[in-house]
This record gives sequence, structure tokens and C-alpha cells, in this order.
Amino acid sequence: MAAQSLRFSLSLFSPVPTTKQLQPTRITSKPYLRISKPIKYAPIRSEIIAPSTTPLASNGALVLKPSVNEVEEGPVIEIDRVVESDLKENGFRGTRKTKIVCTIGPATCGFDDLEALALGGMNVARLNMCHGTHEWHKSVIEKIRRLNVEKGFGVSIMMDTQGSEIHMGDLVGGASSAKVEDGDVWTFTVRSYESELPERTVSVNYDGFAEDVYIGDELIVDGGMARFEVIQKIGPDVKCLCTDPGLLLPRANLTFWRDGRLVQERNAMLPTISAKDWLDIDFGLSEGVDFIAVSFVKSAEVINHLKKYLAAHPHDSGTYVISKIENVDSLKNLDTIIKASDGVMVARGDLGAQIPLEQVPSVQKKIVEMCRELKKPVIVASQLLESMIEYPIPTRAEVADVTEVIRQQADAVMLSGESAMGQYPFKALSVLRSISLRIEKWWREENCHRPRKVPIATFTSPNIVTNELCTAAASMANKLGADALFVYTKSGYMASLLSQCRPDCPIFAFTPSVSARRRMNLQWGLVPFCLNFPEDDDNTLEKTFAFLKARGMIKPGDKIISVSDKLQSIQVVNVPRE
Ligand SMILES: Nc1ncnc2c1ncn2[C@@H]1O[C@H](COP(=O)(O)OP(=O)(O)O)[C@@H](O)[C@H]1O
Ligand SMILES: C=C(OP(=O)(O)O)C(=O)O
Ligand SMILES: [K+]
Ligand SMILES: [Mg+2]
Repeated sequence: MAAQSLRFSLSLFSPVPTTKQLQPTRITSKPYLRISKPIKYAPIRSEIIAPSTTPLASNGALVLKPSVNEVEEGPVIEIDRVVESDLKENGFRGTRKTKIVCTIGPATCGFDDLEALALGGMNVARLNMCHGTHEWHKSVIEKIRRLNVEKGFGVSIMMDTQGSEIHMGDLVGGASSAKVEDGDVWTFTVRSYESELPERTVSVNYDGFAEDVYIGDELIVDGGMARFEVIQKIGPDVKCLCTDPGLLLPRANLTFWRDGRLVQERNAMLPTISAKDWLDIDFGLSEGVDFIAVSFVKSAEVINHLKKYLAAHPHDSGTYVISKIENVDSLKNLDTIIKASDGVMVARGDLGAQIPLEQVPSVQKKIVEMCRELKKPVIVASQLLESMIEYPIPTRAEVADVTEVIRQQADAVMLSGESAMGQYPFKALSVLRSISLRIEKWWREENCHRPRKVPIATFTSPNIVTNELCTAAASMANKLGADALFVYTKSGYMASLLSQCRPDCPIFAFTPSVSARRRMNLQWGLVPFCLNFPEDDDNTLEKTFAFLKARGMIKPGDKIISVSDKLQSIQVVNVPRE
């Protein structure tokens, strides 16, 4: 029996491809239609060519200028090398559609670790600003950029704010965890200690905490990692008796319950984006991050405010704002929050501390469905493979949970502690990849397409036409058994509409903008390419075919459905022999 299950595990969770198995990804040719052999992989310029109409970021990392090399070599198509290898190995339809976000932490911050994650299929690296210094995050960002540039990956970067819910500070002596036993008395304090905290003392980030809390309140750490009862208040110190033993982790979230109900008033006084968060956001912008995930969003206002701030910021190149749904207020305002955001994260960790755990699965399902209806990408996060922080294989229950997320067709799944500080980050990634491939295949074979009802109010009038065009193209692709959908897109909007239709075939999204390419990394079924064809070019499709053929990515006879916003047209084309 043991041997059987071992065999099963090994075949299900296939190993990460090695560097050798993967081909370089650059496709370059001169002239356009006569394809020379792909040139040798060259040491790379910082970023890609943009047409003169693309707004340029003043951030060094994002300035889009053609290098001398490109001018000489002609147009360039860039695709993440792992995606390219996936397309070749698994076939177009078999290419993984669900995207993977990995939180980077001490277990994965080395260059080789990041490379292994990129090889294993990480699409987006998440940096959690609850932890680490700017210096630490900057070095991770630099390593990822270097990997992208030198090794041909297309990994995007998401910065996740700390937010200002009530949470603990670091533990005494910088410990990574502290055990609390039944009957222990701990002090939760708002005092600031110049030197070391006394034993059994925990600092709390919210100044009003000692005044607001009542004797008899229940204090829950991280949704139940440990529980206390407030027994005494002495100025800034609140003495609490442990009623349910467990583990305290640094900066753990705290919630308060009175008469069996979550106490929320005090949280309402805290800003969603704290002073620290604004500094982190400025840092993220100067580093050119692709996504900013905002923790503990309560309403759409804060997202609108942040988006205005980004639009006016000299370093912004269209950074996407992701709202994390993780508290009761966000559930009350879901519709407006989703509409205001560029994407959403179901942050099940904190969410599970604020609503009864048994409600989390149905809330997740509802949010994923709403995001599909409102055409916004959605990430399902936290505890997907929690046991893999310690063990090399997941529990059957975790496999069932991930399976359900993939069946719900969320855009992305996320690893937190599993990749940040776990013992098996690469195995955890491989498990996510294997389950995605398996369940997506099942979905295609069972023909599970269901037309989605889309509220018409979601679209402004020009977008209604674009939406109809995309819906029709995706439906044709399924009915005609197309090998791929092609879309030429500047901002990624049309690609996003196609992705929302969840077609059987991959969507090759060609964009001149490197930042748009990276933002598309979060969306289901999109295969983002950077492509620098001039905007007024009439032979874009033929040239694209020529490049992809030279690369061995398409072959004569492949059926392609190409969608163009400019011409408001759908073309069905078989890749020509010449
Ligand atoms: N940048 C980092 N530096 C150190 N540890 C980190 C970092 N990012 C994540 N971790 C560790 O991984 C754990 C899980 O990550 P995550 O779920 O993102 O954070 P949290 O537990 O604060 O919600 C954290 O509790 C922390 O121990
Ligand atoms: C993703 C989450 O947020 P964080 O890890 O930042 O607490 C969560 O709470 O599930
Ligand atoms: K966070
Ligand atoms: Mg959270």
C-alpha cells in the first residue's frame, strides 16, 4: 500500500524541469519574414522596446528603450522560457492555465532558490511587507530582475502591504515562535521598549488597545493559534490568561471577541493603508513592482485613492492594485471593492480569523464567482499546502482543497509559508503545478463550459463591443477546436476579457509593453509575449507566425483564432506552410 501511494505521488508530482531541458526563449530575426536561426542567447538589455506611444517609466528598471542590439537584430518576441517549454512538452491545450504566486522568504531568497522556483513554474513572486527590511526586499527584486534578464524568465513581482489591523510585534529575543501553555499569564502591551521585551510580554501595534479592550474579552491569535482571556488592565499593559494553548508567531494578527462576537470598532479607527504602508508603496513603485496587494481592504474608497496616487506617481507604469478580502467589512462591500480593483485575493488566513471557519469555503466560492462576473482576476491564498511547511507530501485534504480551487477556475493559487519558510518550497510548487494540470485536463475533457452571466453595467459602451467580440472568439475557439487564440493588446485589457471566457486553448497575448506583459502573468490561460511590431503594421499576424514557427512553437496547419480590437474583427487562420 505504501509503495503504491509512493508511486502515485511520484507520477502525479513530476519533478521540476532542469535548466538543460529548457530552451532559451529569445526569438529574433532579420528581415521580418525570412527567419534565420534563433540567435544565440545574448546578455540582455534591461527591458524591452516600446513603441513611442507607450508611456515610459522613469524608474531605471522600467525605462523601455531599444538597445543597439535590437535595432540591429530587428523585432524581438519574448516569452517566459518555462511557459515555452510547457507549450512544447504538454501541447497547447495541455499548458497550465492556472497561475502560481509564491511568497518569497528566508527559504527561497537566494538566487539559486529563486531560479528553482522560476523553473518550477512560479509566475509571480510575492513580497510580504509584514516581514523583512527594504534592503532585503530590494535584493530579492534585483535577483528576480536579473533572472528574468539573464535567464529568460518572465516572473512578475507583487508587493503585499502590512496593513494596520491589530497585530503583535516581534517576540522576545527575536524568536521565531513562542509556546503558550494553558493557565500562563502573558502581558500584551502598547508600551514601547527601548531594549529587550520582558519575558511573556508581547507588544501590540495599536495605541488605543489598552483603553478599548474590556476585562473578560477573548483575544484570539492568528484565528486560533492560541486564545487568551483579558483578566487585568494596568495602564498600557493588559494581562491575559491563556485559555487555549498554542504557538505565537511574530507579528501575528489579533482579534477580539466579546459575548461571542467579533469586536470591530477599534479596527474601524485604523487606516487601511498605514504610514508604513505608504512608505512601502513608494518603495514598491521605485522598484517597479507589477502588483500592489492591499491588506484588510474595507471599502472601495481606499482603492480609488491609491489608484489616483499611482496614476500621478512618476514611477508608475500601470501597477495593478489587488484588494485582499480578509475581513468582515470587505465582505459587506465586495461588489464595489472588486469593481474598483484590478484584481482580488481571497486571503483565507485572516479571513478565517474573522468569520467562522466553516464559512470560508462558501465565501471563497462566492468571491471567485463574483470576480468572474465582474471580469477581474482572482487569487486564492493561504494554507493550500500548509502541511508541506514541514512534510514533503501534502495531506489528501490539501490536495482536495487545491483541486476545488482549480475547478472553480480561479486565476491563480498562492503559496505563503510553504515557499517563504517551509522545508519543501519546490515540492510544494510542483504539487500545485501537477494538480492544476490534472484538473484543467479533466475540465476540458468533461467539457464543463458554462456561459457566464455578465452584468451589462460592468461595461462602458465601447467595451460592450469588445466584450462581445472576445466572448464570440472564445466560443468559436472551443467549437472549432482551435489550437490557440491570438490577441494583440497594448494594456492587456482585451487579453483579460478573453481569459475570463476560460477557453480550452491558451491565449497568446502579444504586447509591446513589458509591464503589461508582466501584469498578464496573473491571469488564467494567458501566455504573455512581448512583441515590438510597429502599430501600423498590416502583416502582424504573418510575422508572428513566422517567428513562432522559427521557434518551433507552431507548425503549419495549426488553427489560430486571432482577435483584434483595432479592426474589431475575428480571424480564423490555419498557420500557412510558408
Ligand atoms: N520576507 C520575509 N522574511 C522573513 N520571514 C518571512 C518573510 N515572508 C514570509 N515570511 C515567513 O513566512 C510566513 C508565512 O508568510 P505569510 O503568510 O506571507 O505571512 P504572515 O504569516 O505574516 O501572514 C511568515 O509568518 C513568516 O514567518
Ligand atoms: C494572504 C493573507 O495575508 P497575509 O499573509 O499578509 O496575512 C491572508 O491573510 O490569507
Ligand atoms: K501582508
Ligand atoms: Mg492577511
